[in-house]
Amino acid sequence: MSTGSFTVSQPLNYRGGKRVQPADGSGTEEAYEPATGRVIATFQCSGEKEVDLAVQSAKAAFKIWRKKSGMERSRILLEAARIIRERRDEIATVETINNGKSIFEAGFDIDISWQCLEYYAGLAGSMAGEHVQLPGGSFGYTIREPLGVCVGIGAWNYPFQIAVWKSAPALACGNAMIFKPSPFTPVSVVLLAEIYTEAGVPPGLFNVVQGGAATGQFLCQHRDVAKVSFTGSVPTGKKIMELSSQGIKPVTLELGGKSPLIIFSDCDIENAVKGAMMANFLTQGEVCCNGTRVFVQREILDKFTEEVVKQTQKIKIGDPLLENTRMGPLINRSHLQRVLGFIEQGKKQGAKVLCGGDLYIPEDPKLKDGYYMKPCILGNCKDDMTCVKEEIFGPVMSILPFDTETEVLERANDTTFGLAAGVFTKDIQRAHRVVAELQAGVCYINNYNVSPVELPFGGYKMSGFGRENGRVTIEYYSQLKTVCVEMGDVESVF
Ligand SMILES: NC(=O)C1=CN([C@@H]2O[C@H](COP(=O)(O)OP(=O)(O)OC[C@H]3O[C@@H](n4cnc5c(N)ncnc54)[C@H](O)[C@@H]3O)[C@@H](O)[C@H]2O)C=CC1
Ligand SMILES: NCCCC(=O)O
Repeated sequence: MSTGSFTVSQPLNYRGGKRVQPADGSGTEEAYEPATGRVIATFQCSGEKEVDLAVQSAKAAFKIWRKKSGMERSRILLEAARIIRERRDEIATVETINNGKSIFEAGFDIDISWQCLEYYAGLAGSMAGEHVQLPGGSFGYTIREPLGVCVGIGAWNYPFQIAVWKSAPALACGNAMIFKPSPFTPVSVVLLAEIYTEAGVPPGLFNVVQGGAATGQFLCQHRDVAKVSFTGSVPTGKKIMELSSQGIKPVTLELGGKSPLIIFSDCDIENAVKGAMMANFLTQGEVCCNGTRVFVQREILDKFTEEVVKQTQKIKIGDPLLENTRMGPLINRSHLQRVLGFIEQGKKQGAKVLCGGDLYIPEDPKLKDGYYMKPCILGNCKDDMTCVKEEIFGPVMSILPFDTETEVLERANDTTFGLAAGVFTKDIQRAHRVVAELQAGVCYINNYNVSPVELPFGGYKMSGFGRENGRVTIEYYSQLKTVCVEMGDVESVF
């Protein structure tokens, strides 16, 4: 498949084990190919009736799925992982077309997705409660039970991977899920739904409803929804929490960030440069955990800056479906303008553009309406500049010099966000001392933005709560039932 040729004509909702047109709607949306600016799909946003049909379908499937043993669920999830592995290139291609990230990166996202399914399939068979001995031969035990119908609401930067990070643990625990992707990226999650069906989940166990805020609200407010897991911005996260609180529904919130990356003068500079680029330029910088505030110790500021600028200028921008491209277009025109706006404001506040920061027009005429920009590095930054304080969600790195460990820790933590942080140093004691002080849910030592599915992922402070990945996520998709068994007579106080 080549850029400029893909369109979707099939329905994008998925209910009861097949693609369906929504029963009712609240407006129409268009999805784009960011590389060309072409419309690739037009779809109706699901209304209250469609949301209810999806919930009823999930409830019916949940009755079957919850009765299966962990091993039975495990086999089906492993089969889904196998199909994803087999269809890796096709899914990555769809992801690239609809999101804009390079095909090289999209392939890794799909790898992380099947690995996540394998990981939770592995845990499904070992979920168990405990047995507790009580006086007089009485005893108690606990059972880890699913919650019921869970809702997943996703952002547009990792459409397929976000859907797997939510559904794999949810299904492993015995729940059903209704997923609503971002209206910007509606396409790939339906492939996941088809794969689950092919792998053998009961029809209705994983449903997809398309739409924006209104559809999301219907989902959060539905009385038969037991839990909401959300990935997106802080303002929407607040709304989701508010809506879910009406029904006392637990929520997982994976929100934004403005993470610090601290580079000490005793680091391996080559690795630190690579780390800073990994921390800023994956998926065109549209990554929640990016380390966009790059604190560099003054002794190595010039050397580090010179090298990171040189390497950034070499990033191959262009058609995201070409194997050698490393940066594709941003998600849409308004987001591109927003990112460029941050750079303009940074300049007015005294930041210096060291490279990039302007539009990129590819030579290929079919890409002329795409949303490309050159990755940007800002020097002469100060902590109170807007570009340093706010999440830009684009390829913009801010370099901030520092002198001492105490000073940099205070500055690194001076943010309302707390998703991730990184440190580059060869001093192992310093690395752990610094990490112990960082207020962030995910910390990297001498690397950045790797995502092993075995490790929990999630934020501190306004970056949210709850976790994705890792063993702990089982707790966010299950509940404990305590059973108390009397082996003697009732000793009544009456
Ligand atoms: N911590 C994490 O794991 C991640 C966080 N993000 C954050 O997401 C943001 C970018 O993603 P966007 O899609 O622009 O975020 P967004 O908050 O605008 O939308 C996210 C999702 O929420 C839905 N939504 C919007 N209003 C809603 C409402 N009132 N009720 C229910 N659903 C609603 C949207 O349709 C979309 O599916 C950034 O702030 C980024 O940092 C993105 C990816 C990962
Ligand atoms: N691979 C990390 C994904 C984080 C995010 O969803 O933005």
